Amino acid sequence: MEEKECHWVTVSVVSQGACVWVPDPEAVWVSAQLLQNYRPGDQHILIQLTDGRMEYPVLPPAGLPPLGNPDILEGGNDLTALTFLHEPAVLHNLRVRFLDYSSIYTYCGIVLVALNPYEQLPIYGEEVIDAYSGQDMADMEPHIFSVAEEAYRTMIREEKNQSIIISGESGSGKTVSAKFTMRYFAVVGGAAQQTSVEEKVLASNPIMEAIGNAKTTRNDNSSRFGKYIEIGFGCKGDIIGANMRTYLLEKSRVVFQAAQERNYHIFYQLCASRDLPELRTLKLDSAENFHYTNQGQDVHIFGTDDVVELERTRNAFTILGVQPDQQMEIFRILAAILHLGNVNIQASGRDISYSSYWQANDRSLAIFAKLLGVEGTQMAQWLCHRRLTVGGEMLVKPMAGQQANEARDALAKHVYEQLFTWTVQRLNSSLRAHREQPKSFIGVLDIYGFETFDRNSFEQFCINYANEKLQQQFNRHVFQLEQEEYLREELPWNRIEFSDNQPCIALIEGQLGLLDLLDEECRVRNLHINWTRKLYDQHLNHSPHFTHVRMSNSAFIVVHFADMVQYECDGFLDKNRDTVFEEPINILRASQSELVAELFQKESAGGSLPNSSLANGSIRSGKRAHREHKLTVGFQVILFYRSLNSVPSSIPDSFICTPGGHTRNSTLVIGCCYVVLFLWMMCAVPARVPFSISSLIQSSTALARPRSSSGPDRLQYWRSLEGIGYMQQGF
Ligand SMILES: Nc1ncnc2c1ncn2[C@@H]1O[C@H](COP(=O)(O)OP(=O)(O)OP(=O)(O)O)[C@@H](O)[C@H]1O
Repeated sequence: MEEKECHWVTVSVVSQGACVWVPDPEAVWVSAQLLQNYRPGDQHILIQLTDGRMEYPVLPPAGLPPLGNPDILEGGNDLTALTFLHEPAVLHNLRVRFLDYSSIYTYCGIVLVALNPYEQLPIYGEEVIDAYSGQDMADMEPHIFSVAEEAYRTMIREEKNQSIIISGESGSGKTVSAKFTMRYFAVVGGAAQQTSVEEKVLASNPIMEAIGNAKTTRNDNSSRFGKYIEIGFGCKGDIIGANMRTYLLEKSRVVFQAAQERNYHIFYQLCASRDLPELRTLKLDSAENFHYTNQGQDVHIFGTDDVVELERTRNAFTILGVQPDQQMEIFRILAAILHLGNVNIQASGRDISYSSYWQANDRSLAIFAKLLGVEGTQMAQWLCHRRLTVGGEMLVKPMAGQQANEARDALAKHVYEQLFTWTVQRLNSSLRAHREQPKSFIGVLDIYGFETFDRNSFEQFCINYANEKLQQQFNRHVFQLEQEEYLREELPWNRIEFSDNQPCIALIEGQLGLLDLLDEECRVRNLHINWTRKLYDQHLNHSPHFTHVRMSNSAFIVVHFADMVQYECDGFLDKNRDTVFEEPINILRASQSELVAELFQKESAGGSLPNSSLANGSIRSGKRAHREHKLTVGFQVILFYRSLNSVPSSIPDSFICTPGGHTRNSTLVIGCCYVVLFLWMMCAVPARVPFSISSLIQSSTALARPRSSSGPDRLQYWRSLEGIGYMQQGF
């Protein structure tokens, strides 16, 4: 090569024999050699693939294919050290590290890339924690412990709070990484023997997984909620407490699971342990015999013993101070939900769309009522009827069969959600620092990963919207704020443009955006077909992130930062309205069970509100309308993500929570899938991986920060920039 700094813009000549990467439908990228010199303006290139095939007699429209890196750089532990940084270079380097060096971790500047090995590796023992403790990140091989150590040391040294953001698609290993960081803090921030605080912090994991994780087709232990845990440290750097925030539990799973998927683990743990003497009063059966646990048609997880898992969950509850009698109260409510799902509500009368009934001797209903300490017939009455206010008068109206079944499911979801919220609060009260106020904290964000299934609904929409917001935070901090600071510091600087996903976010949350139109339809006619039509009228050919589905008028596609996802409109409106009728809730509020009554008392005092049966208003027209509108799930989601932008005073310097703050103290972890699977997925879904790789590559630019206009930092920085120039324009 005649010019050393070679990317497709400045390349003058590339010599015969140089290595390039060419796209391949099977292997995604294969390496090849130039068989002749290349000069700018050449219309033809001739290359030979490593398997001997000849290709590319004509220059591809995007220019010369990406250049290969010198062999000497292969397998390096920091991607920013590569001469050419582009998608094939990143994938190749990760692959070499994984296969030749058995290393799942690689740095990309301050970002740690983790590949999921899908097997237990002997790299997380206490001796490894000891080896990383007190060491500088630059002196150690990339590791999740090194990221945790960096956060810990910076917190102590600079007396500033830290955050670790873990992102990646579903199944990539975020929760496992989060648990390793927590274990690291428990060891370095604890006494020689684990004290009760560290033990409690770790014990919160099995409980949250039992009630918030489930088997999906992507991951046997998929988190169906987002979690942000702040671990509080005292003056001596020891853990003195913790606090957890959870986001948007996927509660539809309580009443419905797709094929091969499961409900929340805790239900299967209880069913599998039903013969334990203390659990007999729950009158449980095999999970196959409950409607709410058997819709996926596969109640087992290979390699998981649900009896053993319940034991772990109960031990964890005990460590967190939830005594066996209170645990039993929790289990009673969970069992009651399963029995509620088996209550047989049938359509009745000449016109089946008119009313519904239940059998007087319905065993499931009797057990449900008994377990929750309520009166069975009263509950049954309000499962099949609803109260209406017409002209100031109260009327009781029978519900049609389908409506009554939906109301039953809504009640089940709501009870579960209340119990989940209560459990988080209960754990938080146990994790709270009692000795002293934390001096500083490290936050660990483990949010559900971007996902796309064969059929995607409102849940995937909300999850992917959350990931769009997270991606935006990443862009904002790594590119925008970082570059603004360079300008402030008057460093010589050519601005890097980055893919801003704000247009996609505006499509979702903006005025007349997808959620706004969804709320409007919920208020006006409540027909999903209307909503779809409005979406198409408003956004097709106007937003590049919205596109139509061929041969369907009840689905749409959103072009997300990570992938194009097709959403089926059916079900969006109901899930967004999230209607729960008030009468069954009033009965639960008067329950003889202390815990059941408590769950619903809080709600009446303004806690987590379901959408009331009367809710039907408009966001822009008055107080009443506003009150009702905010109850839709979509609106709550928007409010919630907006709230993330407004907590800088409570959580300074935390990446996710203080977009207005500065990120130098933030540490980023990006989880990716095991490399072979990664490559396979690229073939299957070409749009998905390249972007996440591109965002990773882009991020490396701002990470090698130009502290001065000369010196190694600067050289490395320019090198990575050139890689970006290549990548952005070449693909
Ligand atoms: N470092 C690791 N070592 C061994 N196995 C791992 C590692 N990371 C992940 N795994 C395996 O991958 C599975 C999925 O990981 P995990 O549940 O952390 O994914 P996730 O990114 O949190 O997914 P989701 O977004 O669906 O919650 C784990 O159950 C475990 O089997």
